[in-house]
Amino acid sequence: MAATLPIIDLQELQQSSSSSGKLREACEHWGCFRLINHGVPVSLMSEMKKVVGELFDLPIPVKRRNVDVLSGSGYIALSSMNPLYEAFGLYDIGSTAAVHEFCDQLGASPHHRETILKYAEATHGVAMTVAAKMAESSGVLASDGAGLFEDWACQFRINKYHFRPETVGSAGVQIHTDSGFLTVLQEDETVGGLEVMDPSDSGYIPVDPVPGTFLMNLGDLATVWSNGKLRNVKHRVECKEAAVRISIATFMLGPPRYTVVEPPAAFVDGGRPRLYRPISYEEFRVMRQITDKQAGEALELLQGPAQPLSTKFDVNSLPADVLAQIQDID
Ligand SMILES: O=C(O)CCC(=O)C(=O)O
Ligand SMILES: [Fe+2]
Repeated sequence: MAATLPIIDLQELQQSSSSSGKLREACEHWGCFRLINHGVPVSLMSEMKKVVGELFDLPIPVKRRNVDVLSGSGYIALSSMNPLYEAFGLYDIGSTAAVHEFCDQLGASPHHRETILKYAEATHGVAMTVAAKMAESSGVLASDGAGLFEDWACQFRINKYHFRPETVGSAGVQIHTDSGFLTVLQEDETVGGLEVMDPSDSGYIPVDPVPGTFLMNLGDLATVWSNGKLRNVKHRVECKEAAVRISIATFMLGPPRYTVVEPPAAFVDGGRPRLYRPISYEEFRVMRQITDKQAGEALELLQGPAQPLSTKFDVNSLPADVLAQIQDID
Protein backbone atom coordinates (compact mmCIF):
# COMPACT_ATOMS: atom_id res chain seq x y z
CA MET A 1 0.00 0.00 0.00
CA ALA A 2 1.32 3.46 -0.88
CA ALA A 3 2.40 5.55 2.08
CA THR A 4 0.16 8.45 2.99
CA LEU A 5 1.22 11.80 4.37
CA PRO A 6 0.45 12.71 7.97
CA ILE A 7 -2.53 14.99 8.53
CA ILE A 8 -2.28 17.70 11.17
CA ASP A 9 -5.39 19.45 12.47
CA LEU A 10 -4.29 22.97 13.48
CA GLN A 11 -7.40 23.66 15.54
CA GLU A 12 -6.88 20.47 17.53
CA LEU A 13 -3.20 21.30 17.98
CA GLN A 14 -4.07 24.71 19.39
CA GLN A 15 -6.68 23.34 21.76
CA SER A 16 -4.67 20.53 23.31
CA SER A 17 -1.11 19.27 23.27
CA SER A 18 -2.22 15.70 22.50
CA SER A 19 -1.34 15.93 18.81
CA SER A 20 2.02 17.58 19.48
CA GLY A 21 3.85 14.24 19.19
CA LYS A 22 2.20 13.61 15.81
CA LEU A 23 3.48 16.98 14.57
CA ARG A 24 7.01 16.27 15.78
CA GLU A 25 6.97 12.83 14.18
CA ALA A 26 5.74 14.32 10.87
CA CYS A 27 8.52 16.94 10.91
CA GLU A 28 11.22 14.45 11.82
CA HIS A 29 10.22 11.60 9.51
CA TRP A 30 8.52 13.19 6.49
CA GLY A 31 9.43 16.86 6.63
CA CYS A 32 5.93 17.56 5.39
CA PHE A 33 2.30 17.13 6.29
CA ARG A 34 -1.18 18.08 5.20
CA LEU A 35 -2.69 20.89 7.31
CA ILE A 36 -6.44 20.94 7.92
CA ASN A 37 -8.66 23.23 10.01
CA HIS A 38 -6.13 26.02 9.55
CA GLY A 39 -8.66 28.87 9.78
CA VAL A 40 -8.05 30.40 6.33
CA PRO A 41 -11.47 30.61 4.60
CA VAL A 42 -11.79 28.42 1.50
CA SER A 43 -13.42 31.40 -0.21
CA LEU A 44 -10.21 33.44 0.29
CA MET A 45 -8.08 30.58 -1.06
CA SER A 46 -10.17 30.28 -4.20
CA GLU A 47 -10.40 34.06 -4.70
CA MET A 48 -6.61 34.34 -4.40
CA LYS A 49 -6.23 31.60 -7.03
CA LYS A 50 -8.58 33.51 -9.36
CA VAL A 51 -6.73 36.80 -8.77
CA VAL A 52 -3.29 35.36 -9.47
CA GLY A 53 -4.66 33.64 -12.58
CA GLU A 54 -5.67 37.10 -13.82
CA LEU A 55 -2.22 38.54 -12.98
CA PHE A 56 -0.63 35.87 -15.17
CA ASP A 57 -2.80 37.11 -18.05
CA LEU A 58 -1.16 40.57 -17.90
CA PRO A 59 1.17 41.58 -20.77
CA ILE A 60 4.75 40.37 -20.30
CA PRO A 61 6.27 43.88 -19.91
CA VAL A 62 3.90 44.50 -16.97
CA LYS A 63 4.73 41.12 -15.38
CA ARG A 64 8.43 41.96 -15.64
CA ARG A 65 7.88 44.93 -13.32
CA ASN A 66 7.73 42.35 -10.50
CA VAL A 67 11.49 42.68 -9.98
CA ASP A 68 13.80 40.74 -7.64
CA VAL A 69 14.38 41.91 -4.10
CA LEU A 70 16.49 38.87 -3.24
CA SER A 71 18.10 37.14 -6.20
CA GLY A 72 15.36 35.08 -7.89
CA SER A 73 12.51 36.49 -5.78
CA GLY A 74 10.69 38.29 -8.61
CA TYR A 75 8.97 37.35 -11.87
CA ILE A 76 10.28 34.29 -13.72
CA ALA A 77 9.24 34.25 -17.37
CA LEU A 78 8.74 31.16 -19.53
CA SER A 79 12.14 30.31 -21.01
CA SER A 80 13.78 27.81 -23.31
CA MET A 81 15.33 26.25 -20.17
CA ASN A 82 11.87 25.76 -18.69
CA PRO A 83 9.11 26.42 -21.23
CA LEU A 84 6.43 25.14 -18.84
CA TYR A 85 7.02 27.28 -15.81
CA GLU A 86 6.26 30.90 -14.98
CA ALA A 87 6.16 32.55 -11.54
CA PHE A 88 5.62 35.75 -9.61
CA GLY A 89 7.39 36.44 -6.33
CA LEU A 90 6.87 38.80 -3.43
CA TYR A 91 9.43 39.44 -0.71
CA ASP A 92 8.44 40.11 2.11
CA ILE A 93 4.73 39.46 2.67
CA GLY A 94 4.99 40.40 6.37
CA SER A 95 5.52 43.99 5.20
CA THR A 96 2.31 45.72 4.10
CA ALA A 97 4.44 48.23 2.17
CA ALA A 98 6.06 45.38 0.19
CA VAL A 99 2.65 43.87 -0.64
CA HIS A 100 1.42 47.28 -1.84
CA GLU A 101 4.54 47.70 -3.95
CA PHE A 102 3.93 44.33 -5.62
CA CYS A 103 0.35 45.40 -6.37
CA ASP A 104 1.52 48.80 -7.66
CA GLN A 105 4.07 47.17 -9.96
CA LEU A 106 1.38 45.01 -11.54
CA GLY A 107 -1.29 47.72 -11.60
CA ALA A 108 -3.55 45.54 -9.44
CA SER A 109 -7.22 46.55 -9.15
CA PRO A 110 -8.58 47.45 -5.69
CA HIS A 111 -10.18 43.98 -5.50
CA HIS A 112 -6.92 42.24 -6.45
CA ARG A 113 -5.06 44.30 -3.87
CA GLU A 114 -7.52 43.56 -1.10
CA THR A 115 -7.45 39.82 -1.83
CA ILE A 116 -3.65 39.67 -1.95
CA LEU A 117 -3.34 41.65 1.32
CA LYS A 118 -5.87 39.39 3.08
CA TYR A 119 -4.28 36.21 1.77
CA ALA A 120 -0.77 37.37 2.72
CA GLU A 121 -1.90 38.13 6.26
CA ALA A 122 -3.71 34.79 6.54
CA THR A 123 -0.91 32.51 5.29
CA HIS A 124 1.71 34.52 7.18
CA GLY A 125 -0.35 33.81 10.32
CA VAL A 126 -0.53 30.09 9.49
CA ALA A 127 3.26 29.92 9.02
CA MET A 128 3.90 31.69 12.33
CA THR A 129 1.43 29.54 14.27
CA VAL A 130 2.69 26.26 12.86
CA ALA A 131 6.36 27.26 13.37
CA ALA A 132 5.67 28.04 17.04
CA LYS A 133 3.94 24.65 17.42
CA MET A 134 6.88 22.92 15.75
CA ALA A 135 9.22 24.54 18.28
CA GLU A 136 6.96 23.60 21.18
CA SER A 137 6.60 20.00 20.00
CA SER A 138 10.39 19.67 19.81
CA GLY A 139 10.77 20.86 23.40
CA VAL A 140 12.06 24.32 22.56
CA LEU A 141 11.11 26.51 25.50
CA ALA A 142 9.88 30.06 25.09
CA SER A 143 13.01 31.21 26.91
CA ASP A 144 15.02 29.40 24.23
CA GLY A 145 13.50 31.64 21.63
CA ALA A 146 10.14 30.14 20.61
CA GLY A 147 8.96 33.73 20.05
CA LEU A 148 11.85 34.21 17.70
CA PHE A 149 9.79 33.51 14.58
CA GLU A 150 7.80 36.71 14.90
CA ASP A 151 10.10 38.82 12.75
CA TRP A 152 11.11 36.05 10.32
CA ALA A 153 10.75 36.98 6.67
CA CYS A 154 8.15 35.35 4.39
CA GLN A 155 8.00 35.28 0.61
CA PHE A 156 5.31 34.38 -1.91
CA ARG A 157 6.04 32.38 -4.99
CA ILE A 158 3.06 32.01 -7.26
CA ASN A 159 3.62 29.26 -9.81
CA LYS A 160 1.92 28.68 -13.15
CA TYR A 161 2.64 25.49 -15.05
CA HIS A 162 1.72 25.56 -18.74
CA PHE A 163 1.21 21.83 -19.14
CA ARG A 164 0.42 20.73 -22.71
CA PRO A 165 -0.20 17.30 -24.32
CA GLU A 166 3.39 17.11 -25.56
CA THR A 167 4.81 17.90 -22.09
CA VAL A 168 3.05 15.05 -20.28
CA GLY A 169 5.76 12.99 -18.58
CA SER A 170 8.25 15.84 -18.26
CA ALA A 171 9.22 17.81 -15.17
CA GLY A 172 7.55 21.09 -14.20
CA VAL A 173 9.97 21.61 -11.32
CA GLN A 174 13.02 19.41 -10.73
CA ILE A 175 13.71 17.62 -7.45
CA HIS A 176 14.53 20.19 -4.80
CA THR A 177 14.14 21.11 -1.18
CA ASP A 178 12.81 24.52 -0.23
CA SER A 179 15.64 26.72 1.02
CA GLY A 180 13.80 28.35 3.93
CA PHE A 181 12.27 27.10 7.15
CA LEU A 182 8.65 26.24 6.35
CA THR A 183 6.36 26.43 3.30
CA VAL A 184 2.59 26.84 3.30
CA LEU A 185 1.59 25.49 -0.10
CA GLN A 186 -1.80 25.95 -1.71
CA GLU A 187 -1.74 23.42 -4.51
CA ASP A 188 -3.93 23.61 -7.55
CA GLU A 189 -7.22 22.15 -6.34
CA THR A 190 -7.74 19.95 -9.38
CA VAL A 191 -4.47 19.50 -11.33
CA GLY A 192 -2.01 17.26 -9.47
CA GLY A 193 1.63 16.58 -10.24
CA LEU A 194 3.39 17.31 -6.95
CA GLU A 195 5.42 14.42 -5.59
CA VAL A 196 7.30 14.15 -2.29
CA MET A 197 10.06 11.77 -1.26
CA ASP A 198 9.02 8.94 1.02
CA PRO A 199 12.00 8.64 3.40
CA SER A 200 11.28 4.93 3.98
CA ASP A 201 12.46 3.97 0.48
CA SER A 202 13.53 7.27 -1.13
CA GLY A 203 10.84 6.83 -3.78
CA TYR A 204 8.52 9.66 -4.82
CA ILE A 205 4.85 9.49 -4.01
CA PRO A 206 2.15 11.58 -5.69
CA VAL A 207 0.46 14.13 -3.46
CA ASP A 208 -3.14 14.38 -4.57
CA PRO A 209 -4.71 17.81 -4.11
CA VAL A 210 -7.08 18.17 -1.16
CA PRO A 211 -9.03 21.41 -1.73
CA GLY A 212 -9.25 23.75 1.25
CA THR A 213 -6.07 22.41 2.90
CA PHE A 214 -2.39 23.37 2.79
CA LEU A 215 0.61 21.15 2.25
CA MET A 216 3.34 22.14 4.72
CA ASN A 217 6.94 21.52 3.65
CA LEU A 218 10.00 21.91 5.84
CA GLY A 219 13.04 23.36 4.07
CA ASP A 220 16.81 23.37 4.54
CA LEU A 221 16.72 26.07 7.19
CA ALA A 222 14.50 23.89 9.42
CA THR A 223 17.26 21.28 9.32
CA VAL A 224 19.91 23.88 10.24
CA TRP A 225 17.72 25.36 12.99
CA SER A 226 16.99 21.92 14.50
CA ASN A 227 20.60 20.75 14.31
CA GLY A 228 19.62 18.02 11.86
CA LYS A 229 16.53 16.72 13.70
CA LEU A 230 13.84 17.99 11.34
CA ARG A 231 13.76 16.79 7.73
CA ASN A 232 13.91 19.02 4.65
CA VAL A 233 11.53 17.21 2.31
CA LYS A 234 12.62 16.58 -1.28
CA HIS A 235 9.86 17.18 -3.79
CA ARG A 236 9.20 17.83 -7.47
CA VAL A 237 6.37 18.66 -9.84
CA GLU A 238 5.65 16.36 -12.78
CA CYS A 239 3.40 17.11 -15.73
CA LYS A 240 0.66 14.48 -15.54
CA GLU A 241 -1.98 16.06 -17.73
CA ALA A 242 -2.41 18.80 -20.31
CA ALA A 243 -3.90 21.50 -18.10
CA VAL A 244 -2.79 24.76 -16.52
CA ARG A 245 -1.74 24.24 -12.91
CA ILE A 246 -1.44 27.14 -10.46
CA SER A 247 0.03 26.83 -6.98
CA ILE A 248 0.71 29.49 -4.35
CA ALA A 249 3.60 29.02 -1.94
CA THR A 250 4.15 31.12 1.18
CA PHE A 251 7.73 30.49 2.23
CA MET A 252 8.71 31.34 5.78
CA LEU A 253 12.35 31.87 4.98
CA GLY A 254 14.30 32.70 8.08
CA PRO A 255 15.32 35.39 10.55
CA PRO A 256 15.48 39.03 9.49
CA ARG A 257 18.24 39.96 7.07
CA TYR A 258 21.82 39.28 8.11
CA THR A 259 20.75 37.50 11.31
CA VAL A 260 22.24 34.02 11.59
CA VAL A 261 20.26 30.88 12.41
CA GLU A 262 21.50 28.88 15.36
CA PRO A 263 19.82 25.88 16.95
CA PRO A 264 18.06 26.49 20.27
CA ALA A 265 19.53 24.64 23.26
CA ALA A 266 16.92 21.84 23.01
CA PHE A 267 18.67 20.60 19.85
CA VAL A 268 22.29 20.76 21.01
CA ASP A 269 21.91 19.65 24.60
CA GLY A 270 22.52 16.08 25.62
CA GLY A 271 25.89 15.80 23.97
CA ARG A 272 24.52 16.23 20.45
CA PRO A 273 27.25 18.21 18.72
CA ARG A 274 26.39 21.20 16.60
CA LEU A 275 26.30 20.03 12.97
CA TYR A 276 26.16 23.27 11.01
CA ARG A 277 27.87 26.60 11.29
CA PRO A 278 25.55 29.55 11.96
CA ILE A 279 24.49 31.24 8.72
CA SER A 280 22.00 33.89 7.65
CA TYR A 281 19.20 32.91 5.29
CA GLU A 282 20.43 35.25 2.55
CA GLU A 283 23.95 33.87 2.63
CA PHE A 284 22.60 30.34 2.49
CA ARG A 285 20.29 31.21 -0.43
CA VAL A 286 23.16 32.66 -2.45
CA MET A 287 25.30 29.65 -1.60
CA ARG A 288 22.60 27.31 -2.94
CA GLN A 289 22.23 29.36 -6.10
CA ILE A 290 25.89 29.61 -6.98
CA THR A 291 26.69 25.99 -6.20
CA ASP A 292 23.41 24.82 -7.78
CA LYS A 293 22.86 22.49 -4.82
CA GLN A 294 19.09 22.75 -4.73
CA ALA A 295 18.12 19.46 -3.10
CA GLY A 296 19.58 19.77 0.39
CA GLU A 297 23.22 19.10 -0.52
CA ALA A 298 24.13 22.71 0.31
CA LEU A 299 23.84 21.77 3.98
CA GLU A 300 27.11 19.86 3.63
CA LEU A 301 28.83 23.17 2.93
CA LEU A 302 27.86 24.29 6.44
CA GLN A 303 29.64 21.40 8.10
CA GLY A 304 33.14 21.88 9.39
CA PRO A 305 34.83 25.14 10.31
CA ALA A 306 33.41 28.39 9.01
CA GLN A 307 35.06 29.78 5.91
CA PRO A 308 34.30 33.00 4.10
CA LEU A 309 32.49 32.36 0.81
CA SER A 310 35.32 33.94 -1.12
CA THR A 311 37.77 31.16 -0.20
CA LYS A 312 35.39 28.44 -1.39
CA PHE A 313 34.31 29.77 -4.76
CA ASP A 314 35.78 31.63 -7.65
CA VAL A 315 33.85 34.74 -6.76
CA ASN A 316 34.93 36.63 -9.87
CA SER A 317 33.17 34.16 -12.12
CA LEU A 318 29.77 34.98 -10.61
CA PRO A 319 27.09 37.07 -12.30
CA ALA A 320 27.18 40.69 -11.17
CA ASP A 321 23.86 40.57 -9.30
CA VAL A 322 24.91 37.53 -7.26
CA LEU A 323 28.28 39.12 -6.56
CA ALA A 324 26.56 42.27 -5.37
CA GLN A 325 24.50 40.22 -2.92
CA ILE A 326 27.51 38.44 -1.45
CA GLN A 327 29.35 41.70 -1.02
CA ASP A 328 26.20 43.09 0.54
CA ILE A 329 26.05 40.20 3.01
CA ASP A 330 29.74 40.20 3.87
O1 LIG B 1 3.76 23.80 -7.44
C1 LIG B 1 3.88 23.10 -6.45
O2 LIG B 1 2.97 22.37 -6.03
C2 LIG B 1 5.16 23.10 -5.67
C3 LIG B 1 6.04 24.24 -5.99
C4 LIG B 1 7.32 24.20 -5.22
O3 LIG B 1 7.79 23.18 -4.82
C5 LIG B 1 8.02 25.46 -4.95
O4 LIG B 1 7.57 26.53 -5.41
O5 LIG B 1 9.03 25.41 -4.22
FE1 LIG C 1 9.30 23.55 -3.37
